[in-house]
Amino acid sequence: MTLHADRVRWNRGGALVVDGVTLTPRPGATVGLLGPNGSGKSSLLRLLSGTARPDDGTVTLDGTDLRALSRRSVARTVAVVGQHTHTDVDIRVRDVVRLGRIPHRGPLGSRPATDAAAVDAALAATGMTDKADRFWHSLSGGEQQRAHIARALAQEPRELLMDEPTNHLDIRHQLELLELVQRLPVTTVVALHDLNLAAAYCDEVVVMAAGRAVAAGPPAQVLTPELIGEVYGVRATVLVGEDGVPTVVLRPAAVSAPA
Ligand SMILES: Nc1ncnc2c1ncn2[C@@H]1O[C@H](COP(=O)(O)OP(=O)(O)OP(=O)(O)O)[C@@H](O)[C@H]1O
Repeated sequence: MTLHADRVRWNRGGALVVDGVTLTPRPGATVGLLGPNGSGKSSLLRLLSGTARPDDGTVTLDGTDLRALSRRSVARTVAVVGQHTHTDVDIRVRDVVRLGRIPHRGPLGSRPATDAAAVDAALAATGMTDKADRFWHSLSGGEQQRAHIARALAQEPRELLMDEPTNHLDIRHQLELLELVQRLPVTTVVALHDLNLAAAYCDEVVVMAAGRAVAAGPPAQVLTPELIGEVYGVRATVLVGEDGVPTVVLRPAAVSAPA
């Protein structure tokens, strides 16, 4: 069992921003959420994390409606890496990562050795060990992004929800992050703009347009020039390598309005 969205709808500010989406990630799979700006990716992630409630449809975790679960019990299983990572608080990186341990505190408090081991492992996995004692505000945008990912890993989640986690990262760290996510024994739903990263690292992709999931399946089946033209209004050529991984080559000179 895993997180499951069943025909969820969400009205925001009078507009239907998620319109009847069903999502059933396979346990352990990496699912890429694709789609143009404003297509509903972040909104769907908020419904999946339980930070927003659908107006219609349900989100369940192991068969139980998220509405029936406390924030804390959801957070023991589901970790979220959001899009905006700004904070003015004077806090050290290790303390940010340690926040990931809060949902695991029992009635008798924390378990220092277990918590420290989880924090150290998360810092190491994200290449942040040498920056653990730095102040948050002294980090670059990409380093802050990696620290947020470390915080989510310290949570030792079974489900990981990530909203454009690569947007501040240099190309090496983009690849390393998605390789890490792919290796982890977690189910991941990750919003991405880069179709080639999605093609290389996602087991499945779901393409959103105007709040709806308009296509879903393995990247090689979904990422066709026709789909890219319809959804993004961009002409593209798709080359499929010997490993079956598609590479999308965009043709920016021939842009047309999306359907
Ligand atoms: N607080 C809000 N009130 C009203 N509408 C909102 C609010 N937040 C987002 N929206 C609208 O919801 C729609 C979906 O936004 P969402 O952030 O889910 O899209 P997205 O696919 O994640 O976009 P992006 O790629 O730009 O991050 C957009 O039309 C957006 O303007």
